Amino acid sequence: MIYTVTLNPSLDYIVAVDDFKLGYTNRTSSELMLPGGKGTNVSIVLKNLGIDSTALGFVAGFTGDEIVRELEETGINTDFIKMKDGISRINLKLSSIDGTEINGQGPDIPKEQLDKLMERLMLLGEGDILVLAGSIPVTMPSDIYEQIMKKLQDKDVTIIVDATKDLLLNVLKYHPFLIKPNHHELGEIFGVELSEWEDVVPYAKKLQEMGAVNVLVSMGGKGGVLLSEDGKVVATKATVSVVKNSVGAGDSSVAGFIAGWLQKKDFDYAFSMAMATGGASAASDYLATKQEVEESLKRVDLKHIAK
Ligand SMILES: Nc1ncnc2c1ncn2[C@@H]1O[C@H](COP(=O)(O)OP(=O)(O)OP(=O)(O)O)[C@@H](O)[C@H]1O
Ligand SMILES: O=P(O)(O)OC[C@@]1(O)O[C@H](CO)[C@@H](O)[C@@H]1O
Repeated sequence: MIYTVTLNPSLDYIVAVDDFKLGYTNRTSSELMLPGGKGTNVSIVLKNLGIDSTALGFVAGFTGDEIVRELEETGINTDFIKMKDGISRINLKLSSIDGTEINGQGPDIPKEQLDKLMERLMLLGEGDILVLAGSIPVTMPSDIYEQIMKKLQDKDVTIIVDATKDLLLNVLKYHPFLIKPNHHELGEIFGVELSEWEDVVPYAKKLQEMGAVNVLVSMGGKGGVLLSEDGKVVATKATVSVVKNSVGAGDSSVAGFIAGWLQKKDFDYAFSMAMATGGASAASDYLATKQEVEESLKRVDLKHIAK
């Protein structure tokens, strides 16, 4: 079974504002309210690709209820821990200024609720896939992903981590099967600016040397690069040129990689699916459908490059 963990899920309020002006009352020309959070997006895209998963994490308040309701309506199994206090966050995305967003902090997670999640995760075992994705509520211990991986290290669970900075670096010693920083996040870790495939490779290699089994660096409009455990490096340009809403494109890449890997156990194919799915989501109003992914897959053009 596949499990996604979103410690800090959200409702994403995605609005277009023509001619946005700071300091003025701006009005939207379109708006969407959708369940969000990196792990939940992975679950949604997996479902679109015909793959079941269970979404785990914490929710609170009316926003939390709505997140769960929408996920279940999509046919996703949910097993969130509902907290008595606080509300799940609402993240504001300005789709008309790509990449501009305001993400909330999220509710407090009391220790006993965290213990409940840990107990739930301890039931995972051989053959299960666990996706740990996204930021964590501010009051939660900053080594939480590390704690989870440490506890699961002898259970033969395939773990994928999509996180930034220390949250990511601290798990590498537990050998996550896949990590997916984007090129900005990779550059931030090493204090450099990365913009081309060739720039990315040496730094992705460092993360592999620190313990990551496979490193997928997504690069927005420039596609992405995969360093796989068999020592190969493969890259592709983006599969789409017109972007409608890139929120969740990275999560879609993670879902596409899992789908491709489960289907063929082949890194080139898993990477192709990752890039096709990310591109298809970026080019659509919401997250990619199976048909959009199949179309996008035709435009993947793999290049094997030297390490
Ligand atoms: N502007 C774009 N043009 C074309 N393809 C894109 C664009 N943005 C994203 N993609 C596709 O989606 C993939 C993942 O996007 P990106 O690198 O932006 O991930 P991310 O930063 O983790 O995104 P997010 O946090 O919004 O989920 C890219 O590798 C690319 O295939
Ligand atoms: O604040 P985090 O956890 O880093 O990111 C949360 C988020 O921006 O990520 C998803 C897109 O990847 C959105 O659905 C959601 O709002």
